[in-house]
Amino acid sequence: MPLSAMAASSYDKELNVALLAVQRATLLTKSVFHNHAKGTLNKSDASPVTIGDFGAQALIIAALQHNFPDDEIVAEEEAKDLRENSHVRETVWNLVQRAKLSDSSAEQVLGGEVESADAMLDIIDKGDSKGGSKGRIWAIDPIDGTKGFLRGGQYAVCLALMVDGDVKVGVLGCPNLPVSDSQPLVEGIGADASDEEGKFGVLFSAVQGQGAESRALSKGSLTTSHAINMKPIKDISEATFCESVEAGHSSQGDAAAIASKLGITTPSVRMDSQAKYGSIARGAGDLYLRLPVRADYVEKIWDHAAGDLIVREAGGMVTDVEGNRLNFRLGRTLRENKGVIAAPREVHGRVIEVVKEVLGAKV
Ligand SMILES: Nc1ncnc2c1ncn2[C@@H]1O[C@H](COP(=O)(O)O)[C@@H](O)[C@H]1OP(=O)(O)O
Ligand SMILES: [Mg+2]
Ligand SMILES: [Mg+2]
Ligand SMILES: [Mg+2]
Repeated sequence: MPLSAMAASSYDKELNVALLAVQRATLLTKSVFHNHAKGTLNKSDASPVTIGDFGAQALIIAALQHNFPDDEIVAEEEAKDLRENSHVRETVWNLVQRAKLSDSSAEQVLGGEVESADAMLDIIDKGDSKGGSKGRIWAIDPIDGTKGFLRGGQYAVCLALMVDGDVKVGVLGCPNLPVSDSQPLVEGIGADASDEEGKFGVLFSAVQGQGAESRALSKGSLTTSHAINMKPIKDISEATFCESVEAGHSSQGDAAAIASKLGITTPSVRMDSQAKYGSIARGAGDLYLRLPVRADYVEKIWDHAAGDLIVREAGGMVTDVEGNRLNFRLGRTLRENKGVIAAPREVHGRVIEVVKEVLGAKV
């Protein structure tokens, strides 16, 4: 490959912008958690959305538009509720104006300020791409695990770049996870993520073919990163697995039956959001089981794109419950996939066998 083509395919700029954009958005979500009524509204599917979700989405899209104006964006939220509710709109607008990285060169990378509250609404609505299998498309979940965010549990600010339907860059900001990869899995705020000395959780990232990394989140420029890898498993019965806190998002009964058939005796660690993908990618846990509760639920691309790449680049395999790779080419949803099974490559096949036995026995 000619040198110029290699440079063009390394995604250095995309990764740098994505990391800084996610870091700035996590700062906004932290300030909402500490200083505000959350401004929680209920969406049409009865799931919650807060001023933090809207503000984080506005900040991330503003940064992407400044740097990559021709790229499409698939984002979870829309501005309709803000257009109809001036009080919530003004609160989000204040947050967006105040959210700044302390390092001016980092801020400069992310681009100019959002001009007005109206411009902010239009920016939020730029996340309405239909997605698909052609071209450059970013997927944003401004707060994944909103219920965890509201409870003071885990949540993640999620951003991924897909090119022709393939995930090339993935970033997860997890403000409540421990900074250190070797801390045990936690459901609540990590002991070393308490915001003292400016430490507040971790940024995971991956670029296709270049491995996965983690680094401490900061309020200014990026901290130094290091490579992460899934933990090698000698005996699957010694694995730890994580699953959703919300029983409505993943069948905890099926997970317990699968774990028992695999000989796993350690209870599951329940945590919200794509923090589960980051946690197994750094070797703090081994398996992530997401087992369908309702036949009619269709997973969204923004809930999985970044985590899928980060786990695969750390040595894992991510599929649905049938063992098929997640298909990000079909639009805003993963309509061909049911559930998610993420595991180290060497044991993934065995886990899928047992998943099929347990789920097959139910029908
Ligand atoms: N019935 C469901 N099954 C699986 N996932 C769901 C379901 N309802 C909502 N979700 C999504 O699960 C994600 C959080 O999952 P976790 O349990 O891993 O924290 C959220 O993005 C949420 O979507 P939404 O943003 O629409 O609420
Ligand atoms: Mg989500
Ligand atoms: Mg969300
Ligand atoms: Mg949501």
